[in-house]
This record gives sequence, structure tokens and C-alpha cells, in this order.
Amino acid sequence: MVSRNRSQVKDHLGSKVLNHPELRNTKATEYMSHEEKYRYNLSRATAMLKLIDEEGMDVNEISKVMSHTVSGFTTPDGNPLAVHQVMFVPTLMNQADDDQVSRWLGDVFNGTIVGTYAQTELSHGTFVRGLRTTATYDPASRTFDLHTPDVSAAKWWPGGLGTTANHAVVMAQLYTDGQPRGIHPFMVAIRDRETHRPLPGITVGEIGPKLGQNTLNNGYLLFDHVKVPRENMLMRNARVNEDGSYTKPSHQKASYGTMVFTRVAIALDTVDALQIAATIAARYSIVRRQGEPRDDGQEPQIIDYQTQQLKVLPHIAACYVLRASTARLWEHHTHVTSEVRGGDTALLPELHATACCLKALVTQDCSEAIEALRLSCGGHGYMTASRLPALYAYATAGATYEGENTVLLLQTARYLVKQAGGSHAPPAAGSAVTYLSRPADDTPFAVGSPAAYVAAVGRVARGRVTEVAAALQADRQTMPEADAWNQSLVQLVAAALAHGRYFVVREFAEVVSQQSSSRAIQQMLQLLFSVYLAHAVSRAEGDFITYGGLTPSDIRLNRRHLLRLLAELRPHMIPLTDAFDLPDRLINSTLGAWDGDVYRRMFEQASHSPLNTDEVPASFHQAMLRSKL
Ligand SMILES: CCCCC/C=C\C/C=C\C/C=C\C/C=C\C/C=C\CC/C=C/C(=O)SCCNC(=O)CCNC(=O)[C@H](O)C(C)(C)COP(=O)(O)OP(=O)(O)OC[C@H]1O[C@@H](n2cnc3c(N)ncnc32)[C@H](O)[C@@H]1OP(=O)(O)O
Ligand SMILES: Cc1cc2nc3c(=O)[nH]c(=O)nc-3n(C[C@H](O)[C@H](O)[C@H](O)COP(=O)(O)OP(=O)(O)OC[C@H]3O[C@@H](n4cnc5c(N)ncnc54)[C@H](O)[C@@H]3O)c2cc1C
Repeated sequence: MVSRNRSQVKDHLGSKVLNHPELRNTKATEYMSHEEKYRYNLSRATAMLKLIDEEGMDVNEISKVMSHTVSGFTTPDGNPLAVHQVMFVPTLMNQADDDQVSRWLGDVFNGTIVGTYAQTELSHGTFVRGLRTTATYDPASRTFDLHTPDVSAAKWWPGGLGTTANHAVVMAQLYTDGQPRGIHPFMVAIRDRETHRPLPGITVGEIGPKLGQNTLNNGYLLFDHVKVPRENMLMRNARVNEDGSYTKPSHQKASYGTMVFTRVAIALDTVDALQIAATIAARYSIVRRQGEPRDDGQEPQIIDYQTQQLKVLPHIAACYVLRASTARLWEHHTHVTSEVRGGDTALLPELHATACCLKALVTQDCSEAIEALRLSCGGHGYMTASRLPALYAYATAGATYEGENTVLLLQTARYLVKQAGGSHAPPAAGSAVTYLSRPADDTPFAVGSPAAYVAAVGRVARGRVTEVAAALQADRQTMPEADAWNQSLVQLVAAALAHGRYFVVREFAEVVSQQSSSRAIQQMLQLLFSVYLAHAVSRAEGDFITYGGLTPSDIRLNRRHLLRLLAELRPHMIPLTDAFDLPDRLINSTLGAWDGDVYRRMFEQASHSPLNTDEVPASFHQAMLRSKL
């Protein structure tokens, strides 16, 4: 397993963050103004960046300290330097040529250059080819002219752009030799390094409040014929020579590489948010007692209600399954990236397809799960101090940014139907789509056999993909491509999700089979896997009957099996969430602390409300009494 699976907080780096002189003391931010919150989160983000630099962390280590587990502690309202760290720096490292890297990276690492990734515009986010910011090359001055034709082409959303960044990687339509060349990345200075004032021709600012992550510092940006030197187009892939001649990249979508990386990072990271939410709900569900007293005279712990077990326990199993499969995707990404750098792009299409569908599946599952966990905490889960609303806001943002989930699933579906129809290059050895060109796995379904469940999940994926591929093929004979595609959109999305589910369960099956440290751990992983599989079937019973080979009687048996498994898992719930190794300071929830002292904590947090400072607040005289007159 990758380093992300080691304890994130008890190791050297985690404790460095928790005990760092500028980070260890936290403040409650709920009652701060927008500006105060930003200042607080920015100063902590800056301390983190310095720490990353001082420690000389590699990408795996950075992924741990930037993870939501740790960044929820360092920057609870959103990290204004997240896009700098997660997108801007990786774009320079992977898309700038060697000269450019040596020109910029020193200043990036000493903090002189702070950047963002400016792609999305007001009128175009999903359809990247439709972006309208232009970069027109002039061989006479050897500059690009960056221009925003009208307000709908304003960059809108980039994180850190609002008031933090002084540079941006700007994705713009390149024109050279009078020809449109598509979307390319440009390194653009947007604010003066000393004064931080916007540079001439630049209009820049912050976009305003959002559902959550309010100090990500998302911004807008317009260019009025801003001149950028030729050397500022990132030239590891495509090139514009001094005379304006153009050299194509080795892969037509090479400039989309940062998005692939960030999708993988988001898939990995959203599981962190689920782990925190699951820990909170598990702890609260044993502390909370409510209902008719039982024989022992005590009201029942809410976790002993079967319905509560269904609300909480499958999501703990999901934490384990999704963590392992996304960690493997992260490793695979590292491998493919090094191949691409060496000039071999053969594995890129499938990596893109897998990253799209895992980012979509994980953010969808995790945001639904976090909402279910929030509801499982009743009224108290609605309070900000439970942390559950913020965790939901974080996870659901992941369903939109870095490619809206439906759109990403359609990218995966495009790859899958091509594979099913044999119109794509055949998959490489070890590919995740070889099952499409083999006969269906006919292992008979048997409740209690994880292998039989995995086979059924595979049949659903295969059935979904081949069915929609055939429908699409038939429609293509009678209508234009765009109409045929639109006619199948809903089924294409379902096929991509089914493929994603199969990917996840196969990866976990391998993790379980390779696990050899102890028989007890092996058994616990099997139990978690069984819960995940039985729950997956219960969520999509129709699919398992239609494509998976299950009978209505299997479905009934599975429902009972799931409930039995939940009862079996229930005594292990606390050790399983304790094993996420999240200290109270990182969980930061009135409901989810280790000692279970929920009610005292709730009163303690209420005491911070500014409305409780005076017995009679000034507003009574200013607003209520006046309204009576
Ligand atoms: C220094 C180290 C740092 C380390 C940091 C480490 C870790 C971090 C760890 C933790 C932190 C984790 C998470 C971070 C948390 C929070 C992040 C903070 C904030 C979020 C910031 C958000 C940023 C953004 O949202 S940026 C904007 C993102 N925008 C999008 O994603 C737009 C979506 N749209 C698209 O991508 C494209 O439009 C499209 C949908 C892919 C379509 O593209 P198009 O050009 O139109 O292509 P098509 O015609 O559809 O397809 C043609 C052909 O190309 C293939 N294709 C498409 N894309 C790719 C690709 N990327 N790679 C390979 N191939 C691709 C496609 O399949 C098709 O192929 P075919 O012709 O063979 O079928
Ligand atoms: C918190 C946050 C941070 C962000 N940070 C950045 C950043 O740092 N840099 C940056 O450049 N951008 C950033 N973004 C922008 C983000 O990448 C886009 O919002 C995202 O890619 C979705 O694009 P959109 O807003 O155009 O959605 P739209 O595409 O307008 O989506 C609206 C609806 O249309 C549907 N739809 C659109 N096209 C299709 C289609 N072809 N087929 C079927 N359905 C379709 C979608 O499924 C969705 O239901 C951020 C966004 C958020 C919310």
C-alpha cells in the first residue's frame, strides 16, 4: 500500500504540523468576518507552505499534509494556497520545459511567485475547447497578446486568484501563423511582486461567498490586450517558435495533464472527509441514547437500531474500500506519468478514463454518505460545530470542480463504448477493461461469497456497457452522432458508474488477498468487503437482476444478509474508526471527540456565540423595541 495508508498523523510529518508553533493553536472561525477568516486561513496556509519547503517533502508527503485530514486543521475554511500547491506547481513541473522550470521554480519555492490555475470562464467550464480567452502570437515583438473578448469570457473560479496569487497559469486559445491551435497554458504575471497591485491590463478580484470552502479565495480575471513574452507559453509539450511556427504536442490532450492529476488527488482526498464524518457519526451513535428504556433500565444507544446501523456502518466499510482503491489509482498515476514523460503515451487514454470515473464515483458516494451520516446525528448534526456541514460542503464541491461528474462519467463511457465496439487501440496488459472483450464471468451468485459478488458486479458493468454501446451503434445508423449520443446519455453515465464500481471492488479484492500480516486483519477486511458488496447490491437491485444474474430470491437473501453483516460489524465499529487514527484536534467536532463528552462540548461551543455575551443584546433595543413603536 502507498505511504498515504500509513498513519497520517502519528508519524513525523503529521506531528510536525500539529505541534508547529504557528499552527498548533487554533481559533474558532465561525464568528469571524469574511476578511478575518481569509487572513487566518492564509497565514496558516503560508506556515504550511514554509514547512513543506523546509522539510523538502516529496509529492507523497505533500499529499499527506495537504490532505483534508490535515488541511481541515490547518485551513478549516479552505486553503487559499491549495490551487497553488495542487495545480499551479504541478503544471509548471510537468508542462514547463527545462529552461522554464529553472527560470521559475526557485521563485515558486521561495514564495516570491504564488500562482493559480486559471482555466474556467464565466460561460465555459465543462467545455474546455470552448474557452474564449485568446493568446495571439506576434512574431515581430515575440509576444503573445492575451485578451478577454467580453465579460462572459472572464476567468471565474480559480482558487487563490481572488487576492492571493501574483501569477496564473492561464489556459487560452492559441493563435499563431493566423491559425487557431487550441487550448494552451501560459504563465502570466497578474500582480506586482512587491506591491501586489494588479498589473496593467489586468482586472482581478474575488467572486464572493459559496456553500463552503469560503477561503479558497476563488477569483475572476480579465485581460485587456496583455503582452506576454513568447518564453511564457509552457513549452514541454507544444511549442511556438520565434517565427510563429508551431510544433504539436506528443499527445493532443497533453495540456490537460494537470486535470488528470488533480482528479486522482481529489478521489484520494475525498475519502479523508468520509473517514472524519464516519468517525463522528460512529462515536455519536454510541453516546446518544434515546427511546423506550430496555431491560437494563437504560434507553438504547441509537446504534442498536437497525436503521441506524444501515445509516452508519456501510459508510465505514466504504472508507476502507475507497481508500485502498484510490491509493492504487494514485500509484498507477505516478507510473503512467513517468511513462508519458519518457514519451510513451499509450497508457494515457485509460488513465484519463479511470481518473474521470473514480473522481466522479468517489465524490458522489462520499458526499451522499456524508449527508447520510449527518442525518444520522439528528438535529445536532445540523450544527456547524458538529463539522458535518463543512465536510459535506467539501465533498460536494468535488462533484463539480475538476470536471463536473456527469461530464467526466461521459468521458469514461466514451472510452468504454469504444473498447466494447473494438474501435479503440486494444487495452494494454493489466488494463481495467479487458473484461469487456472476454466472455462474462459466470460464477454463480451465492450470498456470503465475496468472489460471487465481485463477479456479479462485473456482469453489471459488462451488461451496462455492452447494452448502451449497442443502442448507440443502432442510433448512429438513423441520426446524427450528437443526437445518438444524447439519446443514450443517462445509460452512458450508468455504464461508467458500473464500470467504476467494478474497478473499485476488484482493486479491493486484490488488496484483501495480498494482505498477510494477520489472520484477524484478513477476517476484518473480508467482513468490511462483504458489507460493501452487499450494500452495493442493495443500492442497485434492479441492475443486479437485469444484468448481474441475480434472481428476486437472491435479492431478498441479500437484504437479510446485509442486515446480519451490519449486526456482526457493529461491535467493531469504534475500533474500525479509531483505526483511522484521527486525534480530536483533527476531527474538531462537538459530536465526534474520543471521550464522547458530547453535551458538555455543545454548551461550551454555544458559549462562544457573540449573542450570549450580554444578557440583553444591543439588538433588542435597536431592532425589536423600535419595531414595536
Ligand atoms: C508539487 C506537488 C503537489 C502535490 C499535491 C499533492 C496532493 C494533493 C493532495 C491532496 C489535496 C487533494 C485535493 C485537492 C483538494 C482541493 C483542490 C482545491 C481546489 C480545486 C481546484 C479546482 C480546479 C478546477 O476545477 S480547474 C478546471 C477543471 N476543469 C475541468 O475539469 C473541465 C472538464 N472538461 C474537460 O476536461 C474537457 O473539456 C473534456 C470533458 C475532457 C473534453 O475535452 P475535449 O477537448 O472536448 O475532448 P473530447 O473531444 O471530448 O475528447 C477527445 C479525445 O481526447 C481524450 N481526452 C480528453 N481529455 C483527456 C485527458 N485529460 N487525457 C487523455 N485523453 C483525453 C478523450 O478521451 C477523447 O479520446 P478519443 O478521441 O480517443 O475518444
Ligand atoms: C469550489 C470550486 C473551485 C474551483 N476552482 C477552480 C480553479 O481553481 N480553476 C478553474 O479553472 N476552475 C475552477 N472551478 C471551476 C470548475 O472546474 C467548473 O465549475 C467545473 O468544471 C464545472 O463546469 P461548469 O461550471 O461549466 O458546469 P456546467 O458545465 O455549466 O454544468 C451545469 C450542468 O450542465 C451539465 N452539462 C454540461 N455539459 C454537458 C454535456 N456535455 N453533457 C451532459 N451534461 C452536461 C452538467 O452535467 C451540469 O449538470 C472551481 C469550481 C468550484 C465549485
